[in-house]
Amino acid sequence: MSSSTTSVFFPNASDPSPVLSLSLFLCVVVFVSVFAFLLAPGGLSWALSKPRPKTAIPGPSGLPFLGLVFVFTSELTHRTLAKLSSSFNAKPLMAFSVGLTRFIISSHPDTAKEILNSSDFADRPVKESAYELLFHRAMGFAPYGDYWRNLRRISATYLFSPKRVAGFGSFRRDIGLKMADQVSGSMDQNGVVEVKKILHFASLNNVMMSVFGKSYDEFGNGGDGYVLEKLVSEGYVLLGIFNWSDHFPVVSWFDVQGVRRRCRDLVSKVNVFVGDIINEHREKRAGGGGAAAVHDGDFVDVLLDLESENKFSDADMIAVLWEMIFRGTDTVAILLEWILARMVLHPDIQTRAQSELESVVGNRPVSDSDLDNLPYLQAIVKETLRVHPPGPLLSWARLAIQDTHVGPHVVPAGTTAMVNMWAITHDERVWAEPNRFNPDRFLNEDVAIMGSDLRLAPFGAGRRVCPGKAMGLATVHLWLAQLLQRFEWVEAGPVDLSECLKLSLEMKKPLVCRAVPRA
Ligand code: HEM
Repeated sequence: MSSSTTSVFFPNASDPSPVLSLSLFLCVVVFVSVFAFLLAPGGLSWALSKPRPKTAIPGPSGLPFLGLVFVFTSELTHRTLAKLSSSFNAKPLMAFSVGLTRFIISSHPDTAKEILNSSDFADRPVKESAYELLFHRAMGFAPYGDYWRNLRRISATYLFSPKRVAGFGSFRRDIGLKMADQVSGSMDQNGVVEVKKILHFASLNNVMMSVFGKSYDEFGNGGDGYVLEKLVSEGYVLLGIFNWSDHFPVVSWFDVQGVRRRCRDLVSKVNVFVGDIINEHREKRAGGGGAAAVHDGDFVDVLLDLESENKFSDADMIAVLWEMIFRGTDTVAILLEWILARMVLHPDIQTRAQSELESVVGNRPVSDSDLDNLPYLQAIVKETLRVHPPGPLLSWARLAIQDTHVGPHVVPAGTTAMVNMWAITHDERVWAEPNRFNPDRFLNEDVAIMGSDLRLAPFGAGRRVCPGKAMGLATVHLWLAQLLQRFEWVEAGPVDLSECLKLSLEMKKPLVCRAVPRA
């Protein structure tokens, strides 16, 4: 320490130089206050927030200015956040910052319910990529208001109603049969099967049929199905990327990661692809004598029927249709891959599900009407949703529309709110032996998974709960039943359950196994 500094702290020391001493003293004070500010619970964005919560929400300050950036650039964000919530004794609510973005996260069913069911959190933060991909005009990112409400109402009536979901049953079954043939083909050719690609193509085709009334036989190089697959994959990458521009305004001027450029490039291709499909529908309707009856057409027909009444522009329709493909494809495929991995790892559970199928369905091909009578198969799906939720952080967060409260804490408008569903489904105070894969737990207790019981809400809850949940579950149940009826799933090497969180929680090493035809 310099003698002048010493003089401030020890006034009797020799060489008192008052101006220098005072300046040094002020420097120390400023330095300490800046650090105290940066190290405030929750970090920089909470230190700057207005209104400042009277009792601070506990949470890590993270790195100065950066906050928890590196948690979000990792593959296991959900696990790191779960550990932090636990170590800060902040399971009900934890605060943190990423750059200038203020976050809260709940890892507890009670506060999760409060957040998801509150109209104060019915908005979503729109990432730059979502905005550039025009998703703010689609349901998932549309601001809470009349436009969004209208889309929810239309899709609930014409796409996701029980009648519509049941209406697509025979098509789902045909795709399931085709998928099983592809599994056989891969076994004949390679002696093993990598299920991810097959499941993804099937799922894409399924959504394409329900939404666009179009299906593809071939996903080989060059065809329309192949082009679509490429567009969807690029969209997943762009929406899943951690984009520094979302949290650091200065960085956003430069588009350092090229996200904006890639989004614009993708949007122009999507406009042509989806625009062509809309035009085909328009031409068919013009040739076929007017509008299709909304009850019989696909979802494009529905939107065209309601176009003028609801003032949808072509860009709106493209955004809405494109989002459906997006949301509906990967979640279903990823969930089925995790389920098959579990079947390979737990042959006893697999055999029990196959016995249930034999006793309920016998030798005829399984169909939708059998599913209600297969409780064990449904318990397997629930248990996989618990252990490997496709959206461990519920995929897309919520945004506080106005200053509000969660429990005793004030949460300022503009705060991004997340629910760590993975932390809840792996909490031993909520679930007995949470790390054990045990479908029986759902035979002993009937836990609702559609959003009313926040111990297991893989589809979210409240106003913005997943509208496609019934369609997604119907598909997963039927295809699992078909795949278990036709094959025994066995190891072709160790099954690696490592996770990788992109837009959804994927298997880091895609499942490669053997599918042996059953007698
Ligand atoms: C296993 C399958 C699925 C899972 C696990 C899943 C999960 C989710 C989750 C966690 C949310 C956020 C909910 C919230 O904020 O509370 C969501 C929203 C959404 N999902 Fe799904 N989903 C699945 C299937 C589907 C399907 C098949 C479609 C459509 C074809 C779909 C369309 C949507 C849409 C449009 C939203 C945004 C809703 C809004 O903001 O109003 N999902 N989904």
